[in-house]
Amino acid sequence: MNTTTADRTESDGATSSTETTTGESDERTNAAWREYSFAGDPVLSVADLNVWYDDDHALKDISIDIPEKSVTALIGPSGCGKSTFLRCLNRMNDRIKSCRVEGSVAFNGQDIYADGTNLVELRKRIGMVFQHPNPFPKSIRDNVAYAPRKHGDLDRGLVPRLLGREETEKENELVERCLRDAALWSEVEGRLDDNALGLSGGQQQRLCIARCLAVDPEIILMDEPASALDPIATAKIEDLIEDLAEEYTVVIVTHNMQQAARISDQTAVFLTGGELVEYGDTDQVFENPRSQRVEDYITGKFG
Ligand SMILES: Nc1ncnc2c1ncn2[C@@H]1O[C@H](COP(=O)(O)OP(=O)(O)OP(=O)(O)O)[C@@H](O)[C@H]1O
Repeated sequence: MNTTTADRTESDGATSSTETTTGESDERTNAAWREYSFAGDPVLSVADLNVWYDDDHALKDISIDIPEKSVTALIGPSGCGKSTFLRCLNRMNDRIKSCRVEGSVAFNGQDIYADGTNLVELRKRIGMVFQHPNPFPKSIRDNVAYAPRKHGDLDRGLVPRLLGREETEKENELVERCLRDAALWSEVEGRLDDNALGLSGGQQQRLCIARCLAVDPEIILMDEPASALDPIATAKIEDLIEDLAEEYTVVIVTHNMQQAARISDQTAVFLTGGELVEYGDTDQVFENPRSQRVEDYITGKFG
């Protein structure tokens, strides 16, 4: 069993001055959740993370370890900082001018905020899938093969017709493997050269997952990947996420608490003000939350 980063955090500013929705002090909220430990290794260790957008303090003193090859759900009311936190995990926030990040995020022990971090390499290892599927307006095959061609993981070229036979076979294998792993192969195998924009929303989202898998990531960050999809497409994505967690670490933001309860192994609950209020095994968080505020949120008293 591991001791989480959170164990090593002494202060519990998230809870010391908390009040429930009824205004009583949150007696059940204490430092206990910080002793959460899990089997296996943490692949990400977040320590003392603070984020500002200009003067707006969006995340406050977040310390959390995320275990490998599992699904970690981030839940909480709108505006509590879930997406901000997710974007910190592969430095997507760097793209937002007003955003300032302090603290550390260690990926396999290396701080991704250290000087000299190669962001292209980082985002290959820690990929991202967004709320709205965003395939390129290219063929299904090109969507999957685009990044490996660009990064030179396939020996050559952005121009597929110039590939030699060996390279073409390698590319075909890669495309098929990624589409199979994204549970899309059987639906598209006969039309790999069709434009990806002709796929349904759910298929497009699974294509985006296949595209993410093509650069061989270790972690997949997902920001509400099913919120724009119908229930059948959502169920397919949920099944896929559970399968992916056998090989990859998945961190997912979701508004849908039932979804978090169904598919995640761990759940982190953020509440308004950018505090991480509870983190633990999903069953524990939903069935026996330590924090009164989290219980209020989960039972729909606010949020
Ligand atoms: N690009 C940005 N510029 C300025 N402020 C931002 C930016 N992105 C987020 N914020 C602010 O940071 C806080 C956290 O936002 P964030 O989107 O991370 O929350 P969230 O929990 O993911 O919300 P939602 O569930 O509604 O997507 C909010 O106050 C939001 O207004």
